[in-house]
Amino acid sequence: MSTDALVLDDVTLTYGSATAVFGLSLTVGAGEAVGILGRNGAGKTTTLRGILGSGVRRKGSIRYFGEEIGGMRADQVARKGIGWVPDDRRIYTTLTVRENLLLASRERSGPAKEAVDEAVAAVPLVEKLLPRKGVQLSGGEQQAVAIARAVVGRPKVLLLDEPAEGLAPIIVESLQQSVIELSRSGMTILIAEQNLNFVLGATQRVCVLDSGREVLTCSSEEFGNSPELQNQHLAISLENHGKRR
Ligand SMILES: Nc1ncnc2c1ncn2[C@@H]1O[C@H](COP(=O)(O)OP(=O)(O)OP(=O)(O)O)[C@@H](O)[C@H]1O
Repeated sequence: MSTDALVLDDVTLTYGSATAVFGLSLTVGAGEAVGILGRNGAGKTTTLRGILGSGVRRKGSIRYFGEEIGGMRADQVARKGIGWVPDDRRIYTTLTVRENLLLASRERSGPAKEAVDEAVAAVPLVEKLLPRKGVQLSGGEQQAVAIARAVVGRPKVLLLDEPAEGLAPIIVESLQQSVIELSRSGMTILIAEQNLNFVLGATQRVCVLDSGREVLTCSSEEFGNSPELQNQHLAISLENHGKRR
């Protein structure tokens, strides 16, 4: 079995006649956490959709632990062990958080309670929310539940779409810590995100997209230490360097 969790080779992604990602090649090692960065419309979400096989047409090769998944449907890809946390979270609002998690546990073998306990341990923010209905959750709470729900399925690879978007710093920190712990436990993680601090703290490498093209892939440390690279690729002003949140 390949030790690379994901290998994207010359992947082009299109919506109808519009191309959103052009010839992307990216390798994510097993257990590695990689951030996909870029300005609005750069193609971050589309890249995750392409891996998942959801809502976008694909060309090129996508291999998951050596197996070609580029032609598979999203449900087949999910069953292979790729979990997805969409940016709109998709919590069932009329169910409690516990019911949301139990529903997800049907996708996995083994006792449901164990699956839920494991997810709560991985995302501690969820613990006090278990009896609450989805409709009663704030945006940050929904995001925590969405991550926990993906963890219930015990994915080998977790795709996170803008997990920090619009959330209070204290929630962002807690979710970042959860992602760091999941990564330490051996899960492979790919994060599409605008929040640079979130990505830099949770990943080993970053891939920067610009207008659907990869313009830079380097270590998160190198990108974090270079105001020039950040300014060049994300238009983060040199003056504000170090003041980001
Ligand atoms: N369903 C769709 N149909 C047609 N075009 C789309 C669709 N979704 C996205 N696009 C286009 O594809 C391009 C990439 O969009 P994408 O959502 O991947 O960017 P992004 O980097 O995730 O941006 P953001 O940070 O704003 O979420 C954009 O030009 C966008 O307008």
